Amino acid sequence: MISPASRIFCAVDTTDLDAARILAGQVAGAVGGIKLGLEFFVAQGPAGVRAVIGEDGPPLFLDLKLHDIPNTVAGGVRAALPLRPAFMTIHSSGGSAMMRAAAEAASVAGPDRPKMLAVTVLTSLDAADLSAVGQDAAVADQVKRLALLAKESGMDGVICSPAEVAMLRAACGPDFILMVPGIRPVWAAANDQKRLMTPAQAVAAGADHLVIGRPITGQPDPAEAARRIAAEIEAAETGEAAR
Ligand SMILES: O=C(O)c1cc(=O)[nH]c(=O)n1[C@@H]1O[C@H](COP(=O)(O)O)[C@@H](O)[C@H]1O
Repeated sequence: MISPASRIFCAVDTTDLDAARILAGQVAGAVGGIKLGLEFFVAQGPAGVRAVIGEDGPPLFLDLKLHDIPNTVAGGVRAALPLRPAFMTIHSSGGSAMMRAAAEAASVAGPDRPKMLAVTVLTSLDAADLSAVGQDAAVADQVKRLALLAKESGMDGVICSPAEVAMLRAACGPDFILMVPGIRPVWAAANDQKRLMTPAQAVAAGADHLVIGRPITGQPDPAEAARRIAAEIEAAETGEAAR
């Protein structure tokens, strides 16, 4: 079984190479991997990713949230393969052909290919935000629809909010990866996240991995924050009440 710390991907959201390297070093061993996303990648590119992760570094979650025509997304996935990401993201709202093209592009890397995750409805959005862009379905219905489409289209899993984890675990089966941001321990600020839960609640609902940024990176001792979160996950897994 996966260890509590291995469930945590620490979101290193910064443009600063030294800050990213320091953070990755601080949380090494206390988390399962490092997520580098748009903010870092736009500023530092593939060389920056290599500098943070190194040759034998922690698993890389390369969160570029690709969304374009199928040919372009496939090209983006292929271009990322030399970085050997464990996980990559694309937007499910790009449609089935786009997701299939991305999955096919990733498969070129063979058994070490990145697991492809499709973003459903961002955790910063609520029903009013969806309605404003012309989507009047309930948030959970829209997430389920996109997750089932992602599964049919060859994705290994999805990014979803903790609020949808139990529903998606039932709808998509035990092997479909649920990578879950919008995680806030009771001691952390919500910031811009709207559909959120504690680490213990998300894991109890069936999340495989938790994406956690500011509750770790914004603390004076990031490794200690990560260990505290792992302890909370462990307590949830063993059925003990988290302190
Ligand atoms: O794909 C993601 O990782 C993602 C999807 C989503 O719906 N919501 C979301 O917050 N994220 C990412 O998860 C991380 C959450 O960071 P914190 O809010 O600081 O914990 C950020 O890097 C976001 O880009």
